[in-house]
Amino acid sequence: MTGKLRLGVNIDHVATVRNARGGPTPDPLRAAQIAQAAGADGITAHLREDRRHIMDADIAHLIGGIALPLNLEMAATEEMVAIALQHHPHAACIVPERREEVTTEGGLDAEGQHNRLKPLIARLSDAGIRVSLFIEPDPRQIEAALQLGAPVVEFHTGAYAHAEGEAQAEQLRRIADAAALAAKNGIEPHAGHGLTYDNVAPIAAIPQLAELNIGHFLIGEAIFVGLEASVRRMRELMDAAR
Ligand SMILES: CC(=O)[C@@H](O)[C@H](O)COP(=O)(O)O
Ligand SMILES: NCC(=O)COP(=O)(O)O
Repeated sequence: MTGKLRLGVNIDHVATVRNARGGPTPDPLRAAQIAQAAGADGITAHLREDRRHIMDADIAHLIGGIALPLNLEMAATEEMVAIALQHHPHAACIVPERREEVTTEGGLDAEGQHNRLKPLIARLSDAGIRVSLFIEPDPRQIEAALQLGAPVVEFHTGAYAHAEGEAQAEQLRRIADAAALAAKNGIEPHAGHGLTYDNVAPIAAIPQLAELNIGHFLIGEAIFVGLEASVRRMRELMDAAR
């Protein structure tokens, strides 16, 4: 049976706007609280190494100020592991990071980085943090996640979101096949990146997916309709697709 699909609201780009002026507003915690009231099941925040949006103090504020689980997106570095172990978020999603990129351009090479990731994942898991790997919907990466003992994978949906027509249908099949393979192997599949009102339904209809993480579009749409309304609408579209 298809279960409820959780919505994790990524509030990074509230911090992008805040940081444009260097002051305290708009406050990502306030956004997280509104998302919670609007039906979000979790909050996602990406503490980038360059701190271009979420900053260190935001992590403590978010954990202390919301009842929802926090999914901390982070690069596989010593600095980030220390921060995760200090704050103890519900989940840590390991993402690839390149300083000069505009956004997270692709999935983590879990296969190629096995030896580096293995001890890092073990340390987070031993601390009771649920580790997720942000990967491409690729069977080799799922096998690597299995070997690494990651309980969760999040499929990067950017290629799907940016494609059209038959190319998009092909990307959708890749994600659906990957979700089925992950679930068959006991790994909980999530998905996210670049999802919007227009492209979310086919992804939300994939029965094995347990969670979608959506940010940039929701924060942008909030400029026009308010954050509560943008989150509620996304929630409705996801529920309708199930
Ligand atoms: C990993 C990921 O997909 C999200 O963190 C999202 O990309 C928002 O952060 P950026 O826009 O800084 O990549
Ligand atoms: N992991 C994906 C995420 O958190 C949100 O991505 P986006 O909707 O901001 O592209």
